[in-house]
Amino acid sequence: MLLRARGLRRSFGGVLAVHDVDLDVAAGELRGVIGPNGAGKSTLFNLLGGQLAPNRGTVEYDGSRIDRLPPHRRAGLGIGIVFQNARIFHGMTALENVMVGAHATTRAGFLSAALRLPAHHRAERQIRTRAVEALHRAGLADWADRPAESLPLGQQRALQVARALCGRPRLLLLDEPASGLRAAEREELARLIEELKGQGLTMLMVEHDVGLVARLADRITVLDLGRVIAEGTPDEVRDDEAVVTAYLGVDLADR
Ligand SMILES: Nc1ncnc2c1ncn2[C@@H]1O[C@H](COP(=O)(O)OP(=O)(O)OP(=O)(O)O)[C@@H](O)[C@H]1O
Repeated sequence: MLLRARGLRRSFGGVLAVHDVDLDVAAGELRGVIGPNGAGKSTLFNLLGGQLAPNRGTVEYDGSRIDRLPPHRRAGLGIGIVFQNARIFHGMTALENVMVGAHATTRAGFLSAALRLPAHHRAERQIRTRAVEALHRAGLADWADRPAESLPLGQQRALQVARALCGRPRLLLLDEPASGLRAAEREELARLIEELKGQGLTMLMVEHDVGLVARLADRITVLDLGRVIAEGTPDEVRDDEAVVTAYLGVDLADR
C-alpha cells in the first residue's frame, strides 16, 4: 500500500469529525472519498495532508509513519495536494504561478535566492523545467505565458493541479477539484484526472460530485458522521444499503 491510515480519529470540541477511520490506497489507485455534508471528508483530507494532526491513529506513506510530519515534509516525500479554492496569484503568468508553488516547497529557496548563490540559479532552472513539464502534463502548455487570472475557470483549476504536479508527486490528494465547475469544465477536469491515472499516478479525491467519483475512482470510501460506512468499487458502493440510507433523498443514479 502506498498510503495506509489506521484508527484515525479527530474531534473538535465534542464533535468526532473523524472516528476510527481505516483507509488503504494502493499504488496506482484512484481512491474516491464521498459522504453527505459534515461526514468528515475535509477533516480526513487534512489529516492525510498534514494540515491537521490526529488525536489518535496512524498514517503510513510508503511504509513510514507520516502522521506527525508537517505538510512540507510530506510534500518532500512525494505527496502533492490540490487544495480547494486555492488562490491564483494575479499579475503573474501561469508558468510563474506554478513556479511560486515550487519555491514554497523548497525551504532553502528563499535564503539562497536572497543571497543570489549559484545554487539558487541551478535550483531556479530546475524549478522552471519542472514547472514547464507540469504545465504540459496538465494540458496547459499553450497557456504558460498568459496572465493566470485571464485563464478560464477550467484552466485555472488545471493550473492548481499543475502546481501540485511541479513537485513530481507519487501521491496526489485532491480536495473537491470539481467544485464550482460547470459541466463542460468538469468534463475537461475528468479527462485530465483520467490522463494522470493513465500515467500511473496514485490519487485520493474528496468530492461532492458522486457521479464524477463513480466514473473516475477504482474504489470509493463512503463516510457518514465521521465513520467509514462503506468501501468498495463504484458498483459495490452504489448498491450498498447504508450508503443509500446516508444519501436518502439523493438518487445516486441521477448524479
Ligand atoms: N475546525 C473545526 N471546528 C469545529 N468543528 C469542525 C471543524 N472542522 C470540522 N468540524 C466539524 O466536524 C464535522 C465534519 O466536518 P468536515 O468539514 O470534515 O465534513 P465534510 O464531509 O467535509 O463536510 P462538507 O461536505 O459539508 O464539506 C462537522 O460536524 C463539522 O462541523
